[in-house]
Amino acid sequence: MNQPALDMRDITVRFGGILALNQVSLSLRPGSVHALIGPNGAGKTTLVSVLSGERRPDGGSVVMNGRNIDGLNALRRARLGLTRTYQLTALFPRMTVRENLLLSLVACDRPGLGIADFFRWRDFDRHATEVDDFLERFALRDKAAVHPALLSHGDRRRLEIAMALASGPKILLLDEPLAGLSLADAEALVKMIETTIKGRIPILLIEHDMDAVFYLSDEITVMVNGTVLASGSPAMIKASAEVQAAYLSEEDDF
Ligand SMILES: Nc1ncnc2c1ncn2[C@@H]1O[C@H](COP(=O)(O)OP(=O)(O)OP(=O)(O)O)[C@@H](O)[C@H]1O
Repeated sequence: MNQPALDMRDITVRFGGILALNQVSLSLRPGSVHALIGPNGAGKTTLVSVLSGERRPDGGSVVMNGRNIDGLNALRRARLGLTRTYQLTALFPRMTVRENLLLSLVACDRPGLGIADFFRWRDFDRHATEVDDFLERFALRDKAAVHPALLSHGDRRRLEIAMALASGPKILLLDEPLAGLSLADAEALVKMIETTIKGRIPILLIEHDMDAVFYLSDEITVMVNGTVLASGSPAMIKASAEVQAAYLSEEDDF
């Protein structure tokens, strides 16, 4: 069997007296979409912060494509291609959509490049075709010259995911990509994730939209109170009485 893209073993995190993660283990298989679901406060975002290197766990270890990354900070993990998107979009406000995308592509080629260097060294021509391709695939062509503040929420979210993809990730951690989107925008983004990312880059997906989770995922892990309640195929999770009782029955849209 192929080695996991990410292998988390016994991750434990405490916030004072709160045990946010209690020996959580989870494996992300190469090329798969693995959803992490559970009620508010289950520990999903804390686990993603441990993976991205923003939070040091009190116990446990993380192996990425066979390499132990426990000692690496967030920047070094990002440079290895462990790429996180956030619940709130993080874009460069003074740059246009095209420049934001270009920055991700350029940064992928030159990992040490700072923002100031980028403004001195805009290699528009070399990446023009690639930028156009991203604009097209993420339905942003007519917004290329617009600044992020003038974009709709759906446009901003698509741009952020396009930028994550343009940076050449080996693994994507998508933290509630559909949060706050209209039904139409959410459906469009699910289709884009399916056609442009799924099967190519392994994704750990945190999402409360159960239709999207069950549509996109190859595997689902359910967390409750900082522990793993169940992990398996979407069909197994849907059929689990324990999961129904603890979580899914609470979800209006399921
Ligand atoms: N910085 C912090 N300080 C103290 N407690 C925290 C902190 N961050 C998270 N917690 C607590 O840790 C637990 C797990 O929170 P976490 O945000 O990881 O859950 P979640 O599953 O991502 O929830 P949501 O779906 O609402 O985003 C909760 O009890 C939360 O209150």
